[in-house]
Amino acid sequence: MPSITLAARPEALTLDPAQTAVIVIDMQNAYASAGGYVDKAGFDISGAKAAILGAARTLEAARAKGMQVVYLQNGWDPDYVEAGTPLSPNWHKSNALKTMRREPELAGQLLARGTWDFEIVGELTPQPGDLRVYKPRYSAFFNSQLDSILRSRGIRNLVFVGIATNVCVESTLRDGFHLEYFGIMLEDATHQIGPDFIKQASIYNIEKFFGWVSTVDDFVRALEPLAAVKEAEPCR
Ligand SMILES: C/C(=C/NC(N)=O)C(=O)O
Repeated sequence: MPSITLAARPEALTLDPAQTAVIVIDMQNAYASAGGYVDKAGFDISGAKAAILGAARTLEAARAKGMQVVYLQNGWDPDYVEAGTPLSPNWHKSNALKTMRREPELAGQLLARGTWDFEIVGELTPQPGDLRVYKPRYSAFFNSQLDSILRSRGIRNLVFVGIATNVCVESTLRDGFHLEYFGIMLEDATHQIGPDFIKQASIYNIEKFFGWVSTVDDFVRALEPLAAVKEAEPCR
């Protein structure tokens, strides 16, 4: 498959589509739907809709050209064993766990596998050939199979969409950098948790130190010259 050139900041990148995956970070009801964990915890999710639309365009273009799509889902088992105990910083910092402690009637409903909160939003339902990986912490590279799944497919370049720009997207892109992956964030297919300045801070960090920043339009445009692939081959 011929290489593609993706307009990006601080400079354009030449990528082999076969060595590139779209990484969809935590596009779950918890993060992107009214009534989900982030909404219940009191954060503004009004920018999530635009991120969903941007991600949908990205995924459509990627799948049409046979590019691997990997969905990450953040959360824990229904008994919250994986969430940790008071000996884990996660127990203290997770706003989902804090919200459930503050509002005990929500116990068991936030970010637990098997709940509506944990599910991927309807607009981005995974398709045959996509991969799904569970993650119990902000970085998708910790306590997950992500690294081996990517390595065993020869994937070197990670195109990020999802929520939140400043937490799980940035954490995963940073860890990917340290594992020798090239990380590109499509800024308009992500949404932050917190004020807009924190998204701008992530963009600055990624552009200057950890990777590259591009847009959905530029990604779609970069893939256009490639011939369509009939059907993505299912990997498992
Ligand atoms: C704060 C937070 C961020 N998650 C994410 N997907 O960026 C959380 O999970 O509590």
